[in-house]
Amino acid sequence: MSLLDTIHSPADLKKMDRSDLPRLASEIRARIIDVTSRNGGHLASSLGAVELTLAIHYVFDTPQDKLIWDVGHQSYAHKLITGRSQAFDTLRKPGGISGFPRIGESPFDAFSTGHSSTSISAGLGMAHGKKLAGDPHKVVAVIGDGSMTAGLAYEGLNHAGDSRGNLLVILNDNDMSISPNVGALSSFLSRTFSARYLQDLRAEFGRFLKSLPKIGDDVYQLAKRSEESFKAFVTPGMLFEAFNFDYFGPINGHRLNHLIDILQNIRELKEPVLLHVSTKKGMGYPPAEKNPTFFHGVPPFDIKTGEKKPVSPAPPTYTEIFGKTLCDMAEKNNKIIAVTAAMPEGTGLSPFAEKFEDRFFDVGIAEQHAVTFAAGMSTEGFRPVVAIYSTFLQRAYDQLVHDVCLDGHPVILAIDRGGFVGDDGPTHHGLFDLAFLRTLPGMTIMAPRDEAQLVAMMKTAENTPGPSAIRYPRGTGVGVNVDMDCPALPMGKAEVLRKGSDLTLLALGRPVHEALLAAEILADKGIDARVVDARFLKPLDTSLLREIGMEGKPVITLEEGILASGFGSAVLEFYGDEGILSPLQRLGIPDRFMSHGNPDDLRKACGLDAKSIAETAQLLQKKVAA
Ligand SMILES: Cc1ncc(C[n+]2csc(CCOP(=O)(O)OP(=O)(O)O)c2C)c(N)n1
Ligand SMILES: CC(=O)[C@@H](O)[C@H](O)COP(=O)(O)O
Ligand SMILES: [Mg+2]
Repeated sequence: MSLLDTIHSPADLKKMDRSDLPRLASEIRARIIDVTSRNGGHLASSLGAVELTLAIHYVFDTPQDKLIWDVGHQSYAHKLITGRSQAFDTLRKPGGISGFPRIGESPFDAFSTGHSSTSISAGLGMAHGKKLAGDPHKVVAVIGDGSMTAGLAYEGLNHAGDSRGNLLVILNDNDMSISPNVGALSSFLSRTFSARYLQDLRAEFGRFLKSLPKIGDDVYQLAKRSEESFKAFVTPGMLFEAFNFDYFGPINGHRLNHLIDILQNIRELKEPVLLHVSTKKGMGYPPAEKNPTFFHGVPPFDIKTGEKKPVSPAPPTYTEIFGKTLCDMAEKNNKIIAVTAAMPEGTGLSPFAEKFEDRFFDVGIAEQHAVTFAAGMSTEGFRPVVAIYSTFLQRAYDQLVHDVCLDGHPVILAIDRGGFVGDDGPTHHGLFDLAFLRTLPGMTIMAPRDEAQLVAMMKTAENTPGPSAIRYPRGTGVGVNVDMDCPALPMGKAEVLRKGSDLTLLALGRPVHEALLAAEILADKGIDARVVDARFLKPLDTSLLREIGMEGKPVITLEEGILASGFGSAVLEFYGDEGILSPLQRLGIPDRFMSHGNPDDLRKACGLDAKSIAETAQLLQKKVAA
């Protein structure tokens, strides 16, 4: 029997002899590698946090002591030792356990995560809640160096230091975000100090102090007396101590005994403490150590070679077409710049970064800054393109309202992962963007039905004088020919793709294809459906909508986004304002969060597949006729 099989909860772990923990760590690594090789998942971060996970659970009394995993993509070992070993095979599978901590999944998941940099704020809230309730238990927040680039993390530190929360923040520093970490702070954290370097620096600093007139010598004596304060002055401790945290580290995050000893000591401190731990992303699996970016969020792979499992040939992804088109546009227009918030690979900007180094900005996990930075750039005559996942754009709503739209700055939002993303689930589905963008005055919003139209929309955005957004799905296009020389679209004009006299299917973005298929099904049943690709959510093609509405025939709107305030709502509002009484039904995402799962299944569950659309159309027609 393996050691892992004997662990049903952290209580079993605590009974183990420390000398057995390294063997358990290897078993956990093997299990994580095995399951992610079949299911895909966040492998490299989870491998890097195995010892840290064991040490925390060995020392603290979870779930009474609360443990929060920032982002949560490193929590696989935590899942394995908190009662989910049996279920681990179902990781990220439909109906299986989530790839992130979920409060509803286990009492050991103290806070649901997925988006970065929330752990310090949430942990501080818990710490103060416990204090008010007289609960002496501890709160531990584990946050990565990449996640420390977001402003939210500093808002939490600032408040924690000031309010003296009983919070332990563990900075899991592997010197990587998904790509190499960026920013001044990152180089500060990863600065290593050799004894020789420290000595030289100390001597130089001493000479400087002594050279100060009058007080210099006294200050020098004072500084010399305290070795620790000198170290704190030049090491990362300086930063965290300025936030009023007690700083420990950096320590090796793979040396279990050492980790446990340190955690046992600092467990007793009842104030804000930051423990800086150095780990290696992908630790224990050579291919992941060598290429942590590929193994950050990896598709199924061959364990022996570390190669992606072969997939049948498929059209290029929207992301690839976006990246290629942007390079093409930037070649001709030197005002185009590209901005990403720590997602150069995911958003397809890597080729741009290589070709146009000066015009590429990776700002780290800082979506709010990315948007306002782009607004600033646009005031200097540039055309910034912020390439961002739909779900992470949610972070930057006020920046869109206040910094971009209020003055109509021509910032282009290239919104990737619009719609269902699949295995990452509710934290990552891009279902709210259409609804929240539509309310912004002056914003042009487009959604392509295929990859060729994405190119045309990018050209349209380039010609648009104000802010614009193009929202496209995760994954492969539909396989149409892409013409890089295609013209821009006429502003706010929809396209009738199929004529029909009985009813209209009015779709935006990806669902256009399902609408066309549904029209075929309806034709077999003797119903003649018109199919319209709206292309623009804003401005709407009001003249075409009016024409269709005046016919008085059923209209069905289709969108892969939340129904509240989305595309269908926009059409409904327009008809309401115009006094048009056509029977209208909206199809999209209902008023609830959607779990992880196969995107096609999720679409079916929302009635967005061709068969369901055809059924809805038939029912609506019957209702109208009755
Ligand atoms: C707000 C937000 N932006 C972007 C991401 C995408 N993302 C997930 S993990 C990650 C890197 C995090 O780096 P770090 O915290 O150092 O953890 P590591 O992957 O190194 O373990 C990024 C950019 C996210 N989850 N949330
Ligand atoms: C944890 C996280 O936020 C990212 O790693 C995300 O899972 C990437 O998603 P894609 O696989 O769609 O790039
Ligand atoms: Mg990191």
